[in-house]
Amino acid sequence: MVVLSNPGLDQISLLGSPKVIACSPCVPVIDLSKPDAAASVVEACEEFGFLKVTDHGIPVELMQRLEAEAVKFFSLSTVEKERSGPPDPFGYGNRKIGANGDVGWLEYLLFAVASKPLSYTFMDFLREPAACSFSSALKEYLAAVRTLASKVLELMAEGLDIEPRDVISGLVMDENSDGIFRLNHYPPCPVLRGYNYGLTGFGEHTDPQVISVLRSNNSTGLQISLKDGSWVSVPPDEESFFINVGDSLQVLTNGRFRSVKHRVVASGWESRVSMIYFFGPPLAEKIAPLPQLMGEGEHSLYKEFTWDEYKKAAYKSRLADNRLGLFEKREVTDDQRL
Ligand SMILES: C=C1C[C@]23C[C@@]1(O)CC[C@H]2[C@@]12CC[C@H](O)[C@@](C)(C(=O)O1)[C@H]2[C@@H]3C(=O)O
Ligand SMILES: O=C(O)CCC(=O)C(=O)O
Ligand SMILES: [Fe+2]
Repeated sequence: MVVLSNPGLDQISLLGSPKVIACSPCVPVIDLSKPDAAASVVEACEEFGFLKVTDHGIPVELMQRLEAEAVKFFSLSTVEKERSGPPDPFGYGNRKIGANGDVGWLEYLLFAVASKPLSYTFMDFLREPAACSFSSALKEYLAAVRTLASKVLELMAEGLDIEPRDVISGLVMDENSDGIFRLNHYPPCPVLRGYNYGLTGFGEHTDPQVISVLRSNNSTGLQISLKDGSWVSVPPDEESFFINVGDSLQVLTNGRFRSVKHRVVASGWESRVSMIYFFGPPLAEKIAPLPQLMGEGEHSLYKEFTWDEYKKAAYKSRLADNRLGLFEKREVTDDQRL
């Protein structure tokens, strides 16, 4: 049993790092300029629910510009940062994740993103004239990542051989779509150094949306869970993007794509900065398997629900809960029949 003498860490769980295997070839890497990209994207979504994309056309300077603005914000005093908090659900947050008791070794900014015109939750710190460079980097970044997400979602439709090609992208590019953008900062944790343990940065969970597009600095920490339940570390790559299949896409594909369980484990040494754009559909959108994907006689594995209903249920849950479980149709066995 390891006891760390730091009052701030009391409720944050320690994870034994030796159980995790570093496994770079495990993470599928897809070069978007290659002719077989569509098929490879589908294969990765089925097997991992996770992929890394390269040759995406977004300049690394844009990612670094926003990262530098985030670092500038997170370097402000706690009092200044807390002027933009608490996250209810949008704003600045520290340690507490969501409203149901989850905690992690991080601080973050959460923005709601609207499509038309492209805009995001306005926070106190953005009023300062010095925040002008933050706003312009954020707006440019969001616009670029929207184009990338649209491309990846169209490749999915192509790989699945369904028409129209914008059947999935259209849901999250709609003017009423429900986007969220998150900037996470996992500070170094000196008391951990020397222990063979990691600290929970962001506990295990799946993302509720359709897809999430993540970029981080060159720090380790992100881990994904494979089909067999083992955890693997994702080698960092500050020039690429990582795509997570979310719960809604698992349902849209009737379970063919896998909503990936992932987490962040803080090592103690590095400062991790990640930026994630979560693509959700309009609140009133029905989340159900796409008819184009249903084979003859195939039934939906899920009860019918709207994104609004799913989101409300998700926000009442703890991070590690199996949120989709509530919406799965259970097999009715002979003994349960009347
Ligand atoms: C504990 C929670 C945090 C979260 C809302 C929830 O109740 C369950 C889902 C969590 C999650 C995970 C993906 C995204 O980071 C997020 C913004 C989202 O949409 O769902 C977070 C929520 C949050 O941090 O508020
Ligand atoms: O910070 C990261 O790298 C991942 C965080 C995450 O999974 C999330 O914010 O939903
Ligand atoms: Fe996540």
